[in-house]
Amino acid sequence: MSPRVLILGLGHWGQTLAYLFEQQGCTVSCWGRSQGILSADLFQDIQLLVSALPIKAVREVAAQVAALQPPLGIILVSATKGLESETFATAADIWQTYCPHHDLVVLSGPNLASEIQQGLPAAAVVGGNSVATKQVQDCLGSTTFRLYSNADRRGVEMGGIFKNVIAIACGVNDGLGLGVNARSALITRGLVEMVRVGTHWGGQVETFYGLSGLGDLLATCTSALSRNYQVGWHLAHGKSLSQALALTKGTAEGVNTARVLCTYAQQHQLDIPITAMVNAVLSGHLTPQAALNCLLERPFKPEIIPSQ
Ligand SMILES: NC(=O)C1=CN([C@@H]2O[C@H](COP(=O)(O)OP(=O)(O)OC[C@H]3O[C@@H](n4cnc5c(N)ncnc54)[C@H](O)[C@@H]3O)[C@@H](O)[C@H]2O)C=CC1
Ligand SMILES: O=C(CO)COP(=O)(O)O
Repeated sequence: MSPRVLILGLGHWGQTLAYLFEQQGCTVSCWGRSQGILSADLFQDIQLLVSALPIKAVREVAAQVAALQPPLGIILVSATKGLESETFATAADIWQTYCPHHDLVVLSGPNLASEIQQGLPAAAVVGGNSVATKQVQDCLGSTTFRLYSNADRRGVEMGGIFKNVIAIACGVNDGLGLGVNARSALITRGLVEMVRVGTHWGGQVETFYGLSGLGDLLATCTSALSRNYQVGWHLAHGKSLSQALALTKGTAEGVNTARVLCTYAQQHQLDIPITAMVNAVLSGHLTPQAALNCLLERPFKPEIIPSQ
């Protein structure tokens, strides 16, 4: 019998994942909020419960799921790349709280939905225990969607969360016409910030040099398909944040993530200058040009690349 999958969240990514699972012969059902509250019959005979929700919706939906007591054999797959505002929780943290006895896997990587919907090849990584990640690889992996596994679930998730902020910075860079050299510096130094915060958060250094960290940075920091990049681009063209968001179709998680990361970094005395400047521009405290000047006027320092 073909594996049965339930997808929560019918946005761009949820629909794309539905397409990928169907391509692999899975029987897919989907739930979006327009269908009202969840019901227990949706969980019948499913092997994978895939959450492709924006972070702001995860807690509400996870609470609904938990109340319906889905069978314990179901593997939860979280594809959200965001941080909850007040709690600093990742989507996996939230699912873990509500469904502590289910296997939980995080899916992340350079996966611009529009390219995948065109059938173009991509790779991603599933973070979690080896039995659960193998099952997801078997159901979802293919010759066009190559899936790696990684036991460092926290690192896999943090890479996908952090890169959104740097994608905004690169959108600003390109919108100001600052060139490829400057963008390359932002990606490289943004990766250092990602490692600094991500390891503090419990991820392993080497994970950030993989698909969910460096891989997704390269995709979203260099492509106008990225909503986060688009937000930065519009800000560089003089738009306010609300105008930039109105011009961007879909969720740009980096806007909220930048603010949450700055609060976290301040509390833990972590230096994340690019993220801080992105946040200053998003909150209207600095113009893109002023933020650029702040970054360039910082004192010279050794290039320290975290390796362990
Ligand atoms: N689009 C992409 O290429 C990728 C997106 N992601 C991540 O997947 C997540 C979702 O992104 P997209 O699907 O692109 O966003 P989207 O903006 O296209 O869709 C979001 C969906 O969530 C629904 N939603 C909002 N609030 C809700 C609530 N309270 N309850 C239920 N549903 C609610 C909306 O109706 C909408 O269908 C984000 O965390 C994003 O970072 C991850 C990989 C690739
Ligand atoms: O995460 C993504 C690709 O891997 C999608 O990026 P955006 O949310 O910036 O569109």
